[in-house]
Amino acid sequence: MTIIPRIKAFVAEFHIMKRACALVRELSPGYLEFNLIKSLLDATVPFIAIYVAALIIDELVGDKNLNVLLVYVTLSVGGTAFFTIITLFLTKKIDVLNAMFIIRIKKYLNDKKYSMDYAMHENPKYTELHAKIVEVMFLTNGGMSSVTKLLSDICHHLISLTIATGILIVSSLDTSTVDGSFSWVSILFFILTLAVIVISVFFSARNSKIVGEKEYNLTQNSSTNKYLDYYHYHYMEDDQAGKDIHLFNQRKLIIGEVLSKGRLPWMKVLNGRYSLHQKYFGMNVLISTFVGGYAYIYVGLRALAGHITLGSVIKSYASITILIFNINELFIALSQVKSNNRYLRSFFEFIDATSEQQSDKQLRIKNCETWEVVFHNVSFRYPNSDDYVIKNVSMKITSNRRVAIVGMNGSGKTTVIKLLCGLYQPDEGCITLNGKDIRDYDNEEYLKLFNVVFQDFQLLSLPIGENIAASRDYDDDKVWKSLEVAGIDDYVRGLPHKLKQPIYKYVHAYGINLSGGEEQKMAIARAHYKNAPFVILDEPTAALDPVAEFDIYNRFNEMIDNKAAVFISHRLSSCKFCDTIYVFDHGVLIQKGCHEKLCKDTAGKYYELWNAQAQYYS
Ligand SMILES: Nc1ncnc2c1ncn2[C@@H]1O[C@H](COP(=O)(O)OP(=O)(O)OP(=O)(O)O)[C@@H](O)[C@H]1O
Repeated sequence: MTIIPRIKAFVAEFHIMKRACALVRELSPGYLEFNLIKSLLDATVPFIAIYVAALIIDELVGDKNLNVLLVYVTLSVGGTAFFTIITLFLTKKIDVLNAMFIIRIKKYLNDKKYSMDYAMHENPKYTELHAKIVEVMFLTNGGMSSVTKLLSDICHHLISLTIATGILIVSSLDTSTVDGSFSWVSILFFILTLAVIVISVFFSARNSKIVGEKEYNLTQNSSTNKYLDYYHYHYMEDDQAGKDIHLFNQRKLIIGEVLSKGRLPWMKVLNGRYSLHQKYFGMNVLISTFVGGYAYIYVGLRALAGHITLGSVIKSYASITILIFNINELFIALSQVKSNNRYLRSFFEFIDATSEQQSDKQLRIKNCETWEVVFHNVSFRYPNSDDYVIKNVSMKITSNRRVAIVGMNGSGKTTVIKLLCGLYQPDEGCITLNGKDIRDYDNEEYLKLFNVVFQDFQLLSLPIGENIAASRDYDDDKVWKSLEVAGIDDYVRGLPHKLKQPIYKYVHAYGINLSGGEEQKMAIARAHYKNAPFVILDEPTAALDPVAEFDIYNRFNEMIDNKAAVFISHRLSSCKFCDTIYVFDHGVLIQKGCHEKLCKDTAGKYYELWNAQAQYYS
């Protein structure tokens, strides 16, 4: 690479680090600054100690003045105590700020994740990116987690080598001997010292660069931590998985999986790193040893020739070794910055990902009496997939009408709901709300129109009232009404803390565990509380016993009122009462009409499904 592209590349790396530092400062004010102050102390204190030691030795060898010696010793002991206390204070402060940084960066990432469009959120490109960021940051302490340390290390090494260079230049250029005569030998040694340092710098830089590249490739080619992370920290930690782990003896399978795809390849990566460090940093150590030997000869000869005092011997020797050590470490840190910046690029790619659905949406949603959503020849395929899962679908959902969507597993029912709610956008055709393309509406406002109970709904480990209202503030009467509609009010009245009773034990030890049916009733109550103009129930009664199912279907009328309702259910008997039934097959809308009309078409899919189910109940 010629010089201009090199400079450009350096500036680009600098800008990424600068942006990362700004984020660290925003998330944990003072964290970076305290680390930098500590680096400054860590770098300067050894020199002060060496300087005072040199003064003491020169005094011992020279004038032997007890008062002066006392001052030096007091300086040395007092200084050490003072800096130790400051370092202790800084370390504690940094620990606290580090903990704050970790908590806030997790929140920052989650905020970003959940402010993305749902389509982006589910897009494998972004899920992969997010997984990699989390893996690097929280399992290997890289990416944003290592920005502060790297910057502090660089500052430490730069300060150390600046001071060491200063001391060396001053002592080497002091070409006058102790007795005042001039020596050309000193000049020669100074040039030789420079040459030794330049050679050492060259090898350190080269080796660090090689290690940086190879190390990045090693970790990049392995996604092993994902296995460790998923199985150890998610699946095995999830109480819900407990039954399956026990009953299907999954432990053995998981241990095998973790071992073969996680731990063993990860050990390979670690061993690879170890070999790299051994080989290349071993070379650096050899060079340092050589330079150390040279420093002994150089300083020793100057002392023997009477060019420098015994105190200067200590200062010069320490300066050369500190200089070489810090040059090595500086290049290692710089190569780490370069590798780490690749992770930072991924991090910022994720943070900068812009929501397509949120862009230039001006249209506000006005309250109105009746609502109508129409699918116009809609086709759709999931991101990164070639196959259409919804093909040329046209259908209508309006206020005061009940609609059912039926079909075999995988026929596209849930996908239709995701499209209806604006979680995904059609690839072909369009969906309109009251005549206007839903893409033109503000996405957040549009989402508020829908009350959905998905099959895989999630309740929170929070009090029941907060779960139902999806808020910390709620209207008690409204919550009780929603619980009554869902048929679970009596159960909640019997609980010790009523609406304040937490669900699950993840957060509260006195939280309660709910049965599948009770959870489903809670989800229905939550949907009722939201009171939106569209009610969508995806298998809303799958976990309910027949009595509860019958009971809740009777109450749905109250819940739905004059709203638009969409039911998805494999129990066709529960769809019978709908005004229109849409029948899907492999993503195609193949039939529509009321139950009676569809049953008359004896060659149709609906008749086949209805009869197949009726057989089991006859
Ligand atoms: N996030 C996704 N990414 C890629 N493909 C998906 C995704 N979600 C669903 N699919 C695929 O889309 C097709 C339709 O799925 P969908 O969940 O809409 O079917 P369904 O009719 O609701 O099924 P079921 O009755 O089993 O709930 C399936 O083949 C499924 O594999």
